[in-house]
Amino acid sequence: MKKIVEIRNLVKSFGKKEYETRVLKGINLDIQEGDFIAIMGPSGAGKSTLLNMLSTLDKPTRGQIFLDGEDVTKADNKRLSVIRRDKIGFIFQEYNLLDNMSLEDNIALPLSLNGVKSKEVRERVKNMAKLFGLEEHLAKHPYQLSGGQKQRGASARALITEPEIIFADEPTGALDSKSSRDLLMSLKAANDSGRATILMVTHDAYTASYAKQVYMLADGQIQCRVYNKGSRKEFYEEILDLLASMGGDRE
Ligand SMILES: Nc1ncnc2c1ncn2[C@@H]1O[C@H](COP(=O)(O)OP(=O)(O)OP(=O)(O)O)[C@@H](O)[C@H]1O
Repeated sequence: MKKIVEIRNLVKSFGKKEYETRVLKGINLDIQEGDFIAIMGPSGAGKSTLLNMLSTLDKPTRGQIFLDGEDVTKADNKRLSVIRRDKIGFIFQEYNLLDNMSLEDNIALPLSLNGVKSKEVRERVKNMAKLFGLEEHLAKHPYQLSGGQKQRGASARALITEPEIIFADEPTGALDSKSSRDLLMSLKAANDSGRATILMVTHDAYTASYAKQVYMLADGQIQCRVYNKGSRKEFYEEILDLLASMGGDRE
């Protein structure tokens, strides 16, 4: 299996001298092709901070992040924008679709910006729309779509360039339970079919149970890792028990 991301001794502090807070205290983590990892942990544990470093939106205080063998902590801004365009797909809690474009054009946007021919663009958008159950909605504008449809659209847009890795920040945070399930089943299908390696941050045990691996971040370190052994329901129970043992509430 190809190693896509390698994190070595990642440290992130905010503030200076006596005001310094060390949020990440030496994280080591590998992400292999085909992984579907959920990062969980208490509020303030540093999940968003870690995701910001990984997605190259912020620089670490110390340590290295290799993406496809390249140390992104050393890349200049020009190189970083190429890395973000070609290698990374983002899914945010808020969908970030453009309201003045149809869903089809929104999903197609990263390809159109990269100069892909329109026939190929249409074909690839059609395939993605199928994966995310959006075929009937392609002509609509985002304001005509439900939150769940918008998030599936944003996910289709993130996957359309076939990035090395997808980073998702609370992708179900704004969705009801049915829409969350639809989105997660589509992401799982994309992962199962080898079309997406995913790292997502979530508070929610149900959301995390669709991943293959769950890593618990607390006190600036990855405290433990659990793996789905086959049954999503059993994995969900295991995650809830783990959260309870770490001092959270078992809902
Ligand atoms: N730019 C910043 N300047 C100073 N402190 C920061 C900054 N960004 C984050 N922090 C601090 O770092 C810690 C971790 O924040 P982070 O947002 O990564 O946590 P989180 O695990 O994502 O939390 P939540 O689950 O509540 O979103 C917090 O104590 C936060 O106050």
